[in-house]
Amino acid sequence: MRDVCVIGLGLIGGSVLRAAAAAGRTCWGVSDSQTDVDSAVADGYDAATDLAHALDRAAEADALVVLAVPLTAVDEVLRAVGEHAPNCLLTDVTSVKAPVRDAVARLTPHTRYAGGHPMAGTAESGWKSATASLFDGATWVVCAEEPAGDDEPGTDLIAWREAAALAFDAGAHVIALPALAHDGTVARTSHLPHLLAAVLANVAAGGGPLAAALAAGSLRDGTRVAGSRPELVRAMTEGNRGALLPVLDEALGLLGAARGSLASTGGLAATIDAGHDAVTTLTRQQEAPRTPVKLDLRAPDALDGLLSLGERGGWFTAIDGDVLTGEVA
Ligand SMILES: O=C(O)C(=O)C[C@]1(C(=O)O)C=C[C@@H](O)C=C1
Repeated sequence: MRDVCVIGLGLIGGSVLRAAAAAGRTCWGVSDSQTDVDSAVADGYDAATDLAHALDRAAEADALVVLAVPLTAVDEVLRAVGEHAPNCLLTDVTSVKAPVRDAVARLTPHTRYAGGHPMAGTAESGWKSATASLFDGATWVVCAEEPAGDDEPGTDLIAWREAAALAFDAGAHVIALPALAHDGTVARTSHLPHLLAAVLANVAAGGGPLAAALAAGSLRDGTRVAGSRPELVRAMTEGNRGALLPVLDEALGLLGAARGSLASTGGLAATIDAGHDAVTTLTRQQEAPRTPVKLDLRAPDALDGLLSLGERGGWFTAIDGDVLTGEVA
């Protein structure tokens, strides 16, 4: 089992460190937050604030380095990776993938990198809210890219395998996607919901103490993530601007149509019926029976196999040596 060095000990990084340790790996964490480091050490984990030392140790142990810092801190940390562990195996857990992929190519071109994104979280933050079970049953994207040109290799499959193995250790299943496909999809499923939650919370709070007294399940479910740390939500939504803008236009178009129809005919059937059908379809897709698949990462067409399965929403649940097992609907 490969050693793991986790940079950033907040909710996600802390949960990765806990899960890796629970799986029996040697792992250490580093954070610029003395509070998170003190809490991790008090809980019995190997953690410190010295990034250079943590990376030197990673280089020596040929460890997997996991970047779990906010998007806004990625460049600075990558510069340190380039200095102290320039050839390391690298993954990350940030919620936007194309900018991180490009920053890695620019700042640490010799690392063996496969970007990652576990689709799990809570509105809490910091080491204190991290748990080893946060990713249990979650989907964890591990990015894979076709070669960009004749001298531009595609994703390093050793890095992909190591990032996937970490996700499996955390109880997640892994889907392989190109960074842009990931960013376009999470704009719909994560970043728009965060923005709408903020809008909804604002509108509800406009109703004052009476709104607070009457608010029940629907408002609670719709606004839960509005309580997340604002700088993290800003980093992921603003960091995915290119993909979020057209999705926001789509949402505004639907809201505009609903408003127009309510004002002119008094009816909301088109919007509400379509929403009901859409949620039924999403649930049916999530619950569709799946058939088992196997993929050998040593096969010459392994990258194509990963990508064609990912495109269809198929995922992997385990790895044995280089052989992945998974399922697809
Ligand atoms: O459940 C939550 O609290 C989350 O916000 C988790 C959530 C999301 O579903 O949008 C948010 C950001 C992560 O990058 C992945 C998942």
